[in-house]
Amino acid sequence: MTTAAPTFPAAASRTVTTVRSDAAGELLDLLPATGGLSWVRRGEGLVGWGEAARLEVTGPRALAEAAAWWDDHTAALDVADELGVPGSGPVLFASIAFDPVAGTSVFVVPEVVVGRRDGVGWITAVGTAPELPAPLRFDDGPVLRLRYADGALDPASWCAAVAAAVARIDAGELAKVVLARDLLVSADVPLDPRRMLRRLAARFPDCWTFAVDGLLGATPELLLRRTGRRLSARVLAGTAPRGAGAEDERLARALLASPKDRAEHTLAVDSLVRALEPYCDTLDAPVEPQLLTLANVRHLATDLVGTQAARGRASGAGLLELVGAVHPTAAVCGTPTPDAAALIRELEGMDRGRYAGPVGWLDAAGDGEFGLALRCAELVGDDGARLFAGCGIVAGSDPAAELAETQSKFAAFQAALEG
Ligand SMILES: C=C(O[C@@H]1C=C(C(=O)O)C=C[C@H]1O)C(=O)O
Repeated sequence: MTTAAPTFPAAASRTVTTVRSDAAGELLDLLPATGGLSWVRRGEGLVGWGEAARLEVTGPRALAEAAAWWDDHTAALDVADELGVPGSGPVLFASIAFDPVAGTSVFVVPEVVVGRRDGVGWITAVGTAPELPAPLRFDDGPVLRLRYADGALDPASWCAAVAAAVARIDAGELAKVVLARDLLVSADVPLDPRRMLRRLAARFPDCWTFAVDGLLGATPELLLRRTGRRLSARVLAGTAPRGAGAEDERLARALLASPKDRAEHTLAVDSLVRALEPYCDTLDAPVEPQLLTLANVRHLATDLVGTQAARGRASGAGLLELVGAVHPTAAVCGTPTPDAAALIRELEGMDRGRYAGPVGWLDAAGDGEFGLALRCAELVGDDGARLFAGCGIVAGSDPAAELAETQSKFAAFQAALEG
């Protein structure tokens, strides 16, 4: 079921041109004040603006409809692409609902995309490539007065939900469930998304700084990247706080050695492997997780690499089909998936919307990158936002520690708001 009529470009705007263009400075500084799109890490990636086409879709065939729409859209284009690298030529930005059957997923084809990959820059535009805009001169901006309010559940009620989940796990109903909560914020002046994105990128260089249709964040988790037949992913699960001095090192060692966190992590890796394996000729995951150290928290991380099947039905699967097959992993839902999804609906008391859903981009050749929309906020009006944070709950999870983990995770976006 399509919730909003898709818009297609007029005949006059069916030409798409990519030319090499080495923009100086940060890609994020090129974004307009509102409506900017981004997928940027360590100064490389894509930013976009304007809307050449848009699709909002919901229902059991949401991702299949979006894939067919993108195929139709790109088939009708007249493309002149002098680079021919992943992300050059026509690009689709996507932010998919956590539950694509019930929630609305948004797909946007920008009018202009500026990209950078391995030090090479380009600009893609509908019609002929325009001049690059003058970069924003980034400053700290005004000091905001922010008011925070509980979202769906206050902290005590959320802890009670975590305790209820642990009881259900102890009763043998399921092995893991990811419970999230939301935090509402309003400012005394309009928020500038560019400033927030710039701060996220500066503080979280190992994360992908994303913006699609008012959902902004910096995610450390890569759900799936496709480059030709090569597939890769970074699975996270198992989190520890950062500490001061020697305490930080102690916390890091304790995370690597924690049976609870290792078990939680293994469930997340296994869920991705099980879902992706049928599409692959090879799929390799290291036995031992690594530590991923961010400014606010530390995670257990596993990087997977695979090769998409060269023959058979799986060889023809596009990136959106693959994303639909692997989402939701146990990093954001739980194990077994249907039981965890039902428990989330029962206990969380909120609509996740696009939080914890796949977010990223796709090009006309089928290459692209999708992260999970974590450490993020959904803008509400021009001066408000709804922040999200969640934690994997397994046997032995302590509600107070999980609440503290959500606070550490909220802190990522709060720092971007507060400057
Ligand atoms: C659900 C979130 O994060 C996920 C849960 C994690 C955990 O419980 O250890 C770690 C990384 C993410 O896979 C979130 O940040 O909101």
